[in-house]
Amino acid sequence: MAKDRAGAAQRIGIMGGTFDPIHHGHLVAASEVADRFELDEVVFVPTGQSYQKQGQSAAEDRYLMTVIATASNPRFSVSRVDISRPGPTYTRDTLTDLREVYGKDVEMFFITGADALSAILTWKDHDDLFAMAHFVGVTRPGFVLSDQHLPAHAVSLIEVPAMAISSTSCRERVAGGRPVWYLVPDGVVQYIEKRGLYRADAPANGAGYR
Ligand SMILES: Nc1ncnc2c1ncn2[C@@H]1O[C@H](COP(=O)(O)OP(=O)(O)OP(=O)(O)O)[C@@H](O)[C@H]1O
Ligand SMILES: O=C(O)c1ccc[n+]([C@@H]2O[C@H](COP(=O)([O-])O)[C@@H](O)[C@H]2O)c1
Repeated sequence: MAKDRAGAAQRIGIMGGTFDPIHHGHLVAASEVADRFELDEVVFVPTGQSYQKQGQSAAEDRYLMTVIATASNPRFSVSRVDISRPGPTYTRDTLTDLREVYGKDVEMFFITGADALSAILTWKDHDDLFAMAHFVGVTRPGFVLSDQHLPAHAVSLIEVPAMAISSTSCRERVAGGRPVWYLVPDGVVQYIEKRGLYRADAPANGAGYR
């Protein structure tokens, strides 16, 4: 299909996540959605505080790993909107802040894995979200991708290459002294090692950034 969108509104993908650490499942999902929806840019947005998760590494470590992982792709960028905002991270605020940054004319596509999509009715002000952006749900091994609980036409569902990788399994591997090579980008492997993240014997996960 020809991808000549000259004169059309800019299309921005938003890939929100805790990214603790960012892995190839996130990157493949973003790349696939960018291709399918002809996105001009995908903005990765590390959370400030993922209030539905137990503990997480310092935001600055998660932000820097996201920058390292996306640096080689000219269409990928990273936003600090969520880590700059105090308190728990709500997608309602993420979309409001990015609308401010990118302007009223851009089309925004919020990318979620099947697990996140299935939990969306637990998100703050979820009724408002579907008017703020188009949601794109992507397949993820081990989870059922469905929009049956969501308003009609609110979400597009797409299949992406299966990447059976989670941040949890990456953290567990590092803690157990096993490799994460090829599960996360090389620079992220090196960053994890340099900062001593996820190690079972680490006194404070990523000390130096709080
Ligand atoms: N392997 C994957 N395939 C497709 N989507 C994914 C994959 N991993 C994560 N995602 C999606 O990326 C977004 C951010 O995910 P997150 O940073 O929480 O990673 P995670 O691997 O689910 O982390 P954790 O294991 O710590 O819960 C969510 O929408 C999630 O559904
Ligand atoms: O808005 C909410 O209440 C909400 C609750 C849970 C998760 N989210 C968003 O969903 C995205 C993925 O989150 P997570 O926890 O799976 O890393 C990220 O952008 C979060 O800010 C949003």
